Amino acid sequence: MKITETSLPGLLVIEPRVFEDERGYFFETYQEERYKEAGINTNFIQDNESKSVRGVVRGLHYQLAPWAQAKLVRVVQGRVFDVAVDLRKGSPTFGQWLGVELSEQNKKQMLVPRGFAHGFSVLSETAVFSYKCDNIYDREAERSINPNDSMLKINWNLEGADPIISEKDAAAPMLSNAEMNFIFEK
Ligand SMILES: Cc1cn([C@H]2C[C@H](O)[C@@H](COP(=O)(O)OP(=O)(O)O[C@H]3O[C@H](C)C(=O)[C@H](O)[C@H]3O)O2)c(=O)[nH]c1=O
Repeated sequence: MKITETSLPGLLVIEPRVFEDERGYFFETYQEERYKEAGINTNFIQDNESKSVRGVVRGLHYQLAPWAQAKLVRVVQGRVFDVAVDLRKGSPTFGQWLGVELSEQNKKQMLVPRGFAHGFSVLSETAVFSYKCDNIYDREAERSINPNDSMLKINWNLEGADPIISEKDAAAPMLSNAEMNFIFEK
């Protein structure tokens, strides 16, 4: 397993060890002891899965404390451009975002710490997205940032596809206008 730190402290890219043979492939998508040995001491308690069609942009979402979630995200089928935004108060990279292509082919995972907003765009005909969370979903604590935020200027790499965004996300505030009380302690 290879772990790569990114320019946003705590945001990691993980490349699991994949076993391939004439039948196909096998890999452990998560293994508590190995991930803890690598410094990922997150206690995941919920697994999620979503399927989306080309052009879909889900997010940017986060949950207010004490319901903030760390996520271990990956793609089971297809290709996505996965984006995390640092919202941690006092972080040297506060307000910065980073995107990584996660796919069925590269089998890369991203560890998104608490205090980040998260979202992704779908680059393939369909994409099945699977992720672990270390806190439950709390509808009242959930907040969104507009995926077209004028300050973040995220390029979702839609490769010409028309964006498909939920009503909730299309109506989400821009980061500059969002409730500043979502600022997380680092
Ligand atoms: C996230 C979540 C949602 N729901 C229900 C709430 C809605 O009735 C329905 C669809 O929810 P939503 O449109 O918020 O789904 P996404 O747009 O995929 O949300 C996710 O998008 C980005 C990529 C994220 O990182 C978050 O994990 C998550 O917010 O599932 C649940 O019952 N449990 C959950 O944990």
